[in-house]
Amino acid sequence: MAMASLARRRAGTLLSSSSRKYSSILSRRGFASGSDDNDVVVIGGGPGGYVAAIKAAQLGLKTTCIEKRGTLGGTCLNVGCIPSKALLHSSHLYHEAKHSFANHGVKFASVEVDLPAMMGQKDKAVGNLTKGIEGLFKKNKVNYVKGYGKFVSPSEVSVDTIDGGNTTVKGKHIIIATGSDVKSLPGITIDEERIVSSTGALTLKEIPQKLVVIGAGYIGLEMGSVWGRLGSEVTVVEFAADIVPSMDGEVRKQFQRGLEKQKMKFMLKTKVVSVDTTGKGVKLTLEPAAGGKQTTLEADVVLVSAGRVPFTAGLELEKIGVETDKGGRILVNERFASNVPGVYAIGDVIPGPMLAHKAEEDGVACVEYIAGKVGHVDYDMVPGVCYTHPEVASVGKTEEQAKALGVEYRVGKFPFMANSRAKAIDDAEGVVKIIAEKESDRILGVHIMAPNAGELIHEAVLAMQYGASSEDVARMCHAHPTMSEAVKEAAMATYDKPIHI
Ligand SMILES: Cc1cc2nc3c(=O)[nH]c(=O)nc-3n(C[C@H](O)[C@H](O)[C@H](O)COP(=O)(O)OP(=O)(O)OC[C@H]3O[C@@H](n4cnc5c(N)ncnc54)[C@H](O)[C@@H]3O)c2cc1C
Ligand SMILES: NC(=O)c1ccc[n+]([C@@H]2O[C@H](COP(=O)([O-])OP(=O)(O)OC[C@H]3O[C@@H](n4cnc5c(N)ncnc54)[C@H](O)[C@@H]3O)[C@@H](O)[C@H]2O)c1
Repeated sequence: MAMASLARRRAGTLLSSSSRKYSSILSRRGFASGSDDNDVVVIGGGPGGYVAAIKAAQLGLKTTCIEKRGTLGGTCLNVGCIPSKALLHSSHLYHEAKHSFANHGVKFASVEVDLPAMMGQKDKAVGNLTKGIEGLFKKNKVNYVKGYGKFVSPSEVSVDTIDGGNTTVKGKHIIIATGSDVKSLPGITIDEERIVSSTGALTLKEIPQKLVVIGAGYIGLEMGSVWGRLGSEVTVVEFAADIVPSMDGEVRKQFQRGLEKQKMKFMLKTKVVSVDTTGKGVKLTLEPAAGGKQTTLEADVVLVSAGRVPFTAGLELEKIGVETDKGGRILVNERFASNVPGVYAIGDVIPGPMLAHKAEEDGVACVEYIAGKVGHVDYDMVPGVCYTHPEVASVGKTEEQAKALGVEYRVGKFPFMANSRAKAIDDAEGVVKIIAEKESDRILGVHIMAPNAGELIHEAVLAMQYGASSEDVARMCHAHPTMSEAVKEAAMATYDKPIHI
């Protein structure tokens, strides 16, 4: 099925490869040619919105992007993926310098954290990248309006501009790419100082002595790792029985053990009943998820990371009748079209994984459809990466999902303890696990825990997208010595036997 979709997509590209033929298609469809109206208006300049806007312009469509925050890049670049990865890297360097460099014969008299400098490095990375997108808008002739957009009609958006003015932007096709916001918990008020969301956790002025994290998902474990490495005592309170419930169970167990070795504490099957901020610190009252005896926990800072919710506040969707589900996500068809003709939605604001790369794929496919081409996003092939150390990356089915589907499958595993590169660099915690259908040997899922799992996973994505078997991967020559050889060995272990263990 995956191959068929790729072929369809290629056919779409080939069909419209001549720009002359293409512009005649556009004029037949009534796209703008010189008038003030846009072909495409994108509301939201995050990874979904800005990528959609650039791609639309590249396809020859007159495009405007409206963004309220004053900088482009959305949650991801401003307060998400990028600043968190900057702090994860800086805190990892500190942790390595303190705990591992001596093993490699590199010694310091002392190592200290300069938190303002660390934050400065993060802010520099964010600033450069967000300005870079403005440059890409100019290069691709995307019109950029800074302000808060709301629907007047399905083809008109009124914008309260950030300089205090108002303007109306018209377009034949309007794409909603307004992203998501922090999910708040009842009775817990986020003040971004003592009770913080991920945004506050990215800008703490001091290293908290005690940090309590509510929710053992991606944000909780990444930001918990940052502050834990810098010296905070981190306790993660999770409602479910497991951390990152969506992860493959076996890999997750190993992951949790690794985080515990880094001194992260977990209170699973536990809920926070209330938080009290009247004293100097924060006092949390906890209770077993199933009910029972209450306990208390003290913290200097509490991070609320219990998920995110779609953001559509102030858009006035009700005025034009756009349908949403119970959780507020905009309902779209496979072409990203809502129930209102000419209005589309992409990224975190629609159902599906809340990930930047998925939002980008949505954006490209959506404008390809608008331009009369064929777009495609295969949500089963969207990789997920938790950027802790080691990283944990996965694509496709977990073993639990394969079991639930009733598929007969084989599992092949290879630990990094037996990988020569991992041993050479003394960073050998982790495993590659491959799940393949028994009869066809077709790969169903790959789960990798390794220092650079977020890079390694793409071999698996490519293999799965092309419908590869584990034997296909095992028979590919992998350079030595590389961490990638563990993927080859796990593939060998899936269809036959590995060599190095
Ligand atoms: C701390 C953190 C770390 C993350 N790390 C990762 C990661 O490593 N990898 C990953 O894949 N994902 C990560 N994510 C998730 C990722 O940020 C989102 O999936 C992604 O940003 C979604 O893109 P989007 O374009 O749909 O929405 P957003 O990025 O949320 O962008 C929406 C934009 O729309 C604007 N907007 C909203 N309403 C209006 C309006 N009415 N008018 C004008 N503008 C409006 C907003 O200001 C915002 O800039 C992380 C998220 C967080 C919070
Ligand atoms: N590396 C990445 O790709 C990355 C990094 C950060 C964020 N993100 C995205 O951002 C989104 C939000 O991240 P997140 O970590 O907030 O959400 P999440 O959905 O990943 O995890 C939330 C966790 O909180 C738990 N939870 C929910 N309510 C709770 C409660 N009342 N008490 C205790 N635990 C509770 C859930 O069981 C879950 O384990 C995710 O969808 C994720 O895809 C991705």
